Amino acid sequence: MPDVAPPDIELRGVRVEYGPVTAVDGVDLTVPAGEFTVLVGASGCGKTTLLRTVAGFEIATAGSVEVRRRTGVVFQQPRLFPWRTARGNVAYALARHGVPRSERAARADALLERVGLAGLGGRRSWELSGGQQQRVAIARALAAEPQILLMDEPFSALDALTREHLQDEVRALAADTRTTVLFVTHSAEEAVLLGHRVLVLAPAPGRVAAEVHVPFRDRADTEGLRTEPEFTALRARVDDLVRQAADGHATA
Ligand SMILES: Nc1ncnc2c1ncn2[C@@H]1O[C@H](COP(=O)(O)OP(=O)(O)OP(=O)(O)O)[C@@H](O)[C@H]1O
Repeated sequence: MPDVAPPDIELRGVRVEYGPVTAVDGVDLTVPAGEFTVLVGASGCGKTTLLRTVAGFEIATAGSVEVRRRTGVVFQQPRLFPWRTARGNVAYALARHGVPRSERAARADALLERVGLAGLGGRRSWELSGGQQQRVAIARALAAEPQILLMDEPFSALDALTREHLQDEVRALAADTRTTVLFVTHSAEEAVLLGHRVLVLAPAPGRVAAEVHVPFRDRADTEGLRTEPEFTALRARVDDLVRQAADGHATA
């Protein structure tokens, strides 16, 4: 038997409650190393709760949660320290990761360059666009050299064009660095563009209703992909599944 590495993320029978509200229940989720998994679903179906549980911010009241490698988190809002520069925000994360002071500025600049912000390290958040701020937030998450990146609707507050650029860049970044990604969105298009696998959640309580594999995910060229028939058909299918799950018709 060949050695098979255990999955990076393994949830079994997970339930999370907020007081009387059961946010998610009976969730099994396995994410192997290097896979890009997307959680999609209507509002309130427990996407954020699941991501926060994987991040360790929520505790499951039933079931088991195993996260086997280091995680970094990117939220919907960049949440930068406004009094620090872009470089300072990333340097702060490097400091928390134990990087010596003398190395932080250069390492921060290298990370900012990696997210397309070369030369902008001296700017404060009000001098950056929303997309640029979110790039800083990604660079900050990368500072801890995560093997698993948890992303909660990171592009939903951005305009369409900026969102497309960042989607393409995160797709490439994850592939280049072989980072495992668990990504939350309510956009079927974003799910099909980014994920190797898309899990559709149903609400009340949140649970996995359907799983969709994305056959063209490892294609290097994403140019024109969004308008190709294979892509638009799968996007429409995921859209249907999200609607059915929200109406209580889909089953795993
Ligand atoms: N702190 C909280 N206290 C009480 N109930 C909560 C809390 N956070 C979430 N919930 C409830 O848990 C359920 C799942 O919420 P969650 O935010 O995980 O859903 P979501 O799919 O991420 O929604 P959205 O797409 O709107 O962000 C919802 O019914 C929500 O009202």
